[in-house]
Amino acid sequence: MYLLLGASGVGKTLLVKRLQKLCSKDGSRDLGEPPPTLPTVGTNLTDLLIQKKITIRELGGCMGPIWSSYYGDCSSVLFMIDAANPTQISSSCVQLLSLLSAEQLASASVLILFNKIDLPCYMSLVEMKSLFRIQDIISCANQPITVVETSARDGTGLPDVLQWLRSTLKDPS
Ligand SMILES: Nc1nc2c(ncn2[C@@H]2O[C@H](COP(=O)(O)OP(=O)(O)OP(=O)(O)O)[C@@H](O)[C@H]2O)c(=O)[nH]1
Ligand SMILES: [Mg+2]
Repeated sequence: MYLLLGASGVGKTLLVKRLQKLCSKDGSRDLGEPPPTLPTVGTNLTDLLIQKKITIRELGGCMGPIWSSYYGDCSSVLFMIDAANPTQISSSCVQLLSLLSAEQLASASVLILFNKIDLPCYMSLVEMKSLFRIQDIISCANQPITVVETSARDGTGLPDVLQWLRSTLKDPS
């Protein structure tokens, strides 16, 4: 089971809808207009066929306080950040550090997604990442961490996400 976490509105539901489309049989590269999403209240399960069937469980941002109750059956974590919203940096950082230090996720593979890179932001991605201290986080964490930049809206970076999902299948952690 893969867990998809991140603050409300960062784009988790849109990401899984996009990945589902890319993995479907008619998986055309042309994603088209983004389908509408509603805030996820509770959890949202999506199956994807990537060599074999995998299940991604999105936990709504509003479920933050009880995310940890889902850590038990999770082998890999996707943590999404809104790269166009600097006001969420500190809260997202706390959430990320808390999940990285969770005993149950000690051997999980982790993918950090900086999403919404299609949007203009007065802060550059480099500045965002340095405020996040992403390099320090990666070097201090026990888990293997991969960072990708995505736009669930226009599809940038989504092949990298699929590639990471595939790589986790080879590594039986
Ligand atoms: N411009 C832009 N908008 C995006 C992107 N990804 C998501 N959005 C928009 O952001 C809004 C929130 O997206 P959701 O996917 O519902 O967010 P979520 O993370 O699932 O939120 P919760 O379920 O409340 O935790 C929607 O209007 C999306 O269309 C992106 O990469 N770029
Ligand atoms: Mg959602």
